[in-house]
Amino acid sequence: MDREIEQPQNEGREPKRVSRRDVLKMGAVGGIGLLLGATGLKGLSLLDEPKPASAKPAPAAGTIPFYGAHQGGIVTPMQDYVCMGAFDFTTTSLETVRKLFKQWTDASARIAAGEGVADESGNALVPPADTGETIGLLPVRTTLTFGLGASFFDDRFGLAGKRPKALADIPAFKRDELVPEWSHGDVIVQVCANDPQVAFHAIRNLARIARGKAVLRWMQQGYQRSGLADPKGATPRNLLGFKDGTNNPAVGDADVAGEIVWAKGADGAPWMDGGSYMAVRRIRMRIEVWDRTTLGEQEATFGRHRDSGAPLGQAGEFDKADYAKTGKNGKPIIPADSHMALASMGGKVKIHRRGYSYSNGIDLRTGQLDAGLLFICFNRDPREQFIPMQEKLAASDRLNEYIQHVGSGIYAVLPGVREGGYIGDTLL
Ligand SMILES: C=CC1=C(C)c2cc3[nH]c(cc4nc(cc5[nH]c(cc1n2)c(C)c5CCC(=O)O)C(CCC(=O)O)=C4C)c(C)c3C=C
Ligand SMILES: [Fe+2]
Repeated sequence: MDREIEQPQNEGREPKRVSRRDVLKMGAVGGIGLLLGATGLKGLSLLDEPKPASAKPAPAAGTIPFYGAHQGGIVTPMQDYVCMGAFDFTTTSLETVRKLFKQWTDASARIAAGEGVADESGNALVPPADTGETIGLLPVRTTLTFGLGASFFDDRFGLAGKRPKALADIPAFKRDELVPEWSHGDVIVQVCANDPQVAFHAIRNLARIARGKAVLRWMQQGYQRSGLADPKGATPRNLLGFKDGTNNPAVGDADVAGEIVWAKGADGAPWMDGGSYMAVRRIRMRIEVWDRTTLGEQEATFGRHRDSGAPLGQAGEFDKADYAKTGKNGKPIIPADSHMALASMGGKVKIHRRGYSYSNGIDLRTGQLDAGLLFICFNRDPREQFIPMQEKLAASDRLNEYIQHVGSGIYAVLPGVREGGYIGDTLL
């Protein structure tokens, strides 16, 4: 079952259930008085409810279970924030990698449940097990999604023969201006959550656990509008002002996800059964140029109306685009070089997009904003989906005048982890 379907959409805004573990945790940090003050006796009475010895504590509201057939954060309805971290191994021992993946699994399951990464010893003479910035915070639909880059399959770990063909080297696309420091990595971790501090905490603590075994190669935080600003959850807008994600495939439908997103063992790499492939592109926007561009040209660039999000020539956001329809001048109303016309690939090739806006302050060399789209997509086989699509866009997308691809990576996203198993156990 797809875990996101089980999840309420207003996590983080629901009243918190108080578990015995919460109370013990708060007591340990001297906050029990605060907790009682906030919840009153009603909160305490939860402790007195008789429970069968076998019963597990109910997950806190807004929890997306870490364990399952597929990893979370892929077909999961999007959270408001992302923190993406790519790691490189400093160890060359496969056994050490295995141990780290087991530690990361335990920590990730706890983070997804809204807990610290490990139990605290309470010993004031050693650093705390968890860095502490999420104490008292809800799980806010946190998902952690792990993937392996092509470099993981070089000669260090003896796994070259296991590299899936679908984990293809990304070709150099026309107009690429890639920066190596913002690209690739042995392992990628995508953390999504409805709170930016919760997402950051996860990457920070995974990096801390990895000390001496792996180091962060690059990290990027991203955001959409928050649930507070848009409680109805309309299609979010990108930093160019357009609704982005309208024509994403309906991956809540298992058949659609099976076709577009999930890798199959029979595709060539049995250990990838139930995994996926993630393409990540850091795409900087030439925001200052865009802001001096007319509304007509902006809309022709995407092939959609800005305010409604409707395809040009239509009224509603979800109306079908008519690429054959011509205007008075005899030309297609949706320009053939518009982003949407090209990316639609004649309806034959589809990907599942899950990107976030980013802004990193200003470029000190030019004084311009360093902002754009952390483009993220999932597909079953990038050789048939993402790569041909990006080739087409790179060649003639009208949007290219306003963007610059500066970071890139493609990753084999591992299948979900069974309880008792660990990340990557189908391969390692
Ligand atoms: C290689 C794939 C794609 C890249 C890279 C990409 C970059 C990019 N996209 C936008 C904004 C929009 N994209 C929209 C639609 C759209 N984009 C892609 C693929 C890539 N985009 C696809 C497959 C589609 C859907 C096409 C279709 O079949 O209709 C839209 C329109 C609304 C929507 O459906 O989401 C916008 C807006 C930006 C700003 C960007 C790089 C910075
Ligand atoms: Fe797009």
